Amino acid sequence: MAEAAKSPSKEDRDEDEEAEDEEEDENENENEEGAQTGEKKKKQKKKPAKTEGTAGYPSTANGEEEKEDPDQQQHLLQMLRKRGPCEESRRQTAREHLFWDTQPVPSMGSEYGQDSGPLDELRTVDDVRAEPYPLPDKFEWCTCNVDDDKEIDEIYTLLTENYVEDDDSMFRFDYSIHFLRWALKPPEFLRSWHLGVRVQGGGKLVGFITGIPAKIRVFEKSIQMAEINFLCVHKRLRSKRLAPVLIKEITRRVNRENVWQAVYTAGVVLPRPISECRYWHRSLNPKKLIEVGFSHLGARMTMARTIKLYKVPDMPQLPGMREMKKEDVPRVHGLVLNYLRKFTLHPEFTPEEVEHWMLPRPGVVYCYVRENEKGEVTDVCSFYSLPSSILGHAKHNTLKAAYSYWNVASTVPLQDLMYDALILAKQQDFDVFNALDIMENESFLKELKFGIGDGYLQYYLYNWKCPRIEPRGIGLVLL
Ligand SMILES: CCCCCCCCCCCCCC(=O)SCCNC(=O)CCNC(=O)[C@H](O)C(C)(C)COP(=O)(O)OP(=O)(O)OC[C@H]1O[C@@H](n2cnc3c(N)ncnc32)[C@H](O)[C@@H]1OP(=O)(O)O
Repeated sequence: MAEAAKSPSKEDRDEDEEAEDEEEDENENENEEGAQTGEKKKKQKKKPAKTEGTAGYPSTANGEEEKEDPDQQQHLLQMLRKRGPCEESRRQTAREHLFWDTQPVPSMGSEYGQDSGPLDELRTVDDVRAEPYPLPDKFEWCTCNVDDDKEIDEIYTLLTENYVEDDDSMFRFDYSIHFLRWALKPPEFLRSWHLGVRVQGGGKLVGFITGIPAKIRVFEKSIQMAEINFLCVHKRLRSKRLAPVLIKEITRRVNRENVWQAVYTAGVVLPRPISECRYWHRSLNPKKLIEVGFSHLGARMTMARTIKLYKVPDMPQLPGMREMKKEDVPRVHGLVLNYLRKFTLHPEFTPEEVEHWMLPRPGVVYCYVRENEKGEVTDVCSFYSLPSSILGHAKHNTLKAAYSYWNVASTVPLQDLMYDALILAKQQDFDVFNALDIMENESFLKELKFGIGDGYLQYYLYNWKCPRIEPRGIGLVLL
């Protein structure tokens, strides 16, 4: 089991409180102006980047530099490294892709057309090779059984030691065992899509990739797809072209089930994103974030003022907020299904999937509904827990991060609902609340004091061409 995220120690809390008291005495009349920040280190998601606005690389589809509100940004602590493309990969978008250039994905230089459809000619399951692709000598395929304690432990160890890190190797994702089981066993999951590579003879697990089934709607077409995730090759086996073999073998296994499209996200830029999204970070425990180098104290900011800036109330502010229960599933399903329809790319959940993905699981996924005076559920917010190991830090081992998930505000502004989500995440002792600029998130990010990260998250479709989608058209969160 993953080590539980380290919460602020008693000492932290005492210091925070003292600092705050001191702050209140000294700076009674100061407003948030003082939070202006000079430094801009941030944390990002898959494949983390160091700085934003890489010179010479357009950060939007039309080649314009993305504009940020400088006033707002100056008020916020800038967050370090969320997953997004590293500098190197962003510079290499025009390079040759020995593997990807052979795959049914649009090439980097090609125009985004207006039409949609598969890139590969139609095939049937009978056309799909029956035998696994060959692996280099000394390795063998395995289908992982995530219900087996020993096997899930091996997967956990592989990922915890080798999965996504930031560029400076300060943080590495630490998906918990409970999380991995949840992520990999939705309704209708297939064991054969939990694919591993071992050293021959049932030896050490050194490679991994997964698929789960999902019905995805993109530009008016509903398509049965695989969501691909957790691609990982052991550090000692990097750059040996094992990743393309893993991708080809998972493709074969998915095709064998008569599924021909996939959706996936990555920090790296590959041929070819359908959307480029950005991470934003809302500090909940700024003292710890600063201590571990996730964020930096803004210029002319004291720790006490920073703590005050990010303080949230102890209790939700909207009347009727409570944890989601099993009885809420039909209503929540209706709310989510109806809401997601407005986005160009979105999943089409069954009630069983809503139950799986949204019913609270401690340490994994948190979901709250708002019930009105008549006892009707009108709004829902959710977030999942994805901690990162803090590498080589003397005081802190784990950064507790909550990630915004499915949120539907039908009777209150989304901003008010998300303010409660922050409060509820703080109650659960999360250090930071992360959200992408997808769906309608732009309506609350700045107002709720999220700072923009330097991380980009690229969305991809396999074997499907379609027009480019703006982040606000993305209604899909992958874990
Ligand atoms: C219809 C069904 C279809 C199903 C499949 C749909 C496609 C699914 C696609 C997978 C979605 C995964 C979603 C997630 O899980 S994203 C998370 C990816 N994982 C990590 O970042 C963890 C840490 N890194 C590693 O474990 C390794 O560096 C990996 C395994 C990423 C690459 O290993 P390694 O560093 O040892 O490299 P190589 O020598 O074996 O291979 C080099 C080739 O691999 C291409 N590469 C590098 N990174 C990625 C990447 N993230 N997605 C796709 N391709 C990637 C690269 O451009 C090059 O190809 P080309 O540029 O020469 O052409």
